[in-house]
Amino acid sequence: MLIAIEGIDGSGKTTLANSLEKELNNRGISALSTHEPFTKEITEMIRIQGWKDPVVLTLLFAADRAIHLSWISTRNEKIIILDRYIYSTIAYQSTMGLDDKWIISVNEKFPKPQLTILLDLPEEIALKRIKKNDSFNFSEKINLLGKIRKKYIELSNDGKTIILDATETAETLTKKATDAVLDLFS
Ligand SMILES: Nc1ncnc2c1ncn2[C@@H]1O[C@H](COP(=O)(O)OP(=O)(O)O)[C@@H](O)[C@H]1O
Ligand SMILES: Cc1cn([C@H]2C[C@H](O)[C@@H](COP(=O)(O)OP(=O)(O)O)O2)c(=O)[nH]c1=O
Repeated sequence: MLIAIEGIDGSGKTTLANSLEKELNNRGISALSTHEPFTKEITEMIRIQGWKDPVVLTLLFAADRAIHLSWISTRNEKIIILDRYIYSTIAYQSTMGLDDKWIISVNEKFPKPQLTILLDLPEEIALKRIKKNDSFNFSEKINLLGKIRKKYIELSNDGKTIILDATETAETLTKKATDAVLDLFS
């Protein structure tokens, strides 16, 4: 089962992915959290390319995702928690001027998550949380966070996404996310 956690930089995805993994394992449900970009090599290529060409970024993130998914296919956990997935590519690269439809077509061979958890956060709060040494902290990207946030909310109307208020405490978010996952099993 794939569960994707999405949101702008600093929205608390990695924190929630780790706490949700721990909570599920404590309840006897084997879970593993993993992050995109996944491969060191493609992460490095993205860093070298910079935040300029959305076609290059879309294809690099898709290639990284294909490798990530083949690695996931070797795992035995019941639940894989994806810290970023396809909606990251649509939200980030469409706000760089690319057509959603093309980005969706590039990713169409990849499995859809059974649940997406969107951590919604005002960009002004995200900017305070983002660590200065964050990877890919390109100014071109930081200026887009407000548009990216709006795009994520648009994408969430898919019947399989829950939006959580990312200004709530990490404990509250973990509880809400855990409840949503357990609902999938009931
Ligand atoms: N619910 C929360 N409330 C306040 N701060 C948070 C919360 N979740 C995470 N943080 C803090 O915000 C920063 C970004 O968290 P992180 O999980 O790395 O976000 P992301 O993976 O979305 O970039 C970190 O300093 C983290 O400690
Ligand atoms: C997976 C993915 C990430 N990104 C962006 C989002 C982040 O700004 C950056 C990933 O760097 P990272 O440091 O992992 O950011 P975060 O901690 O917020 O996940 O790459 C895309 O633009 N497209 C994608 O498909």
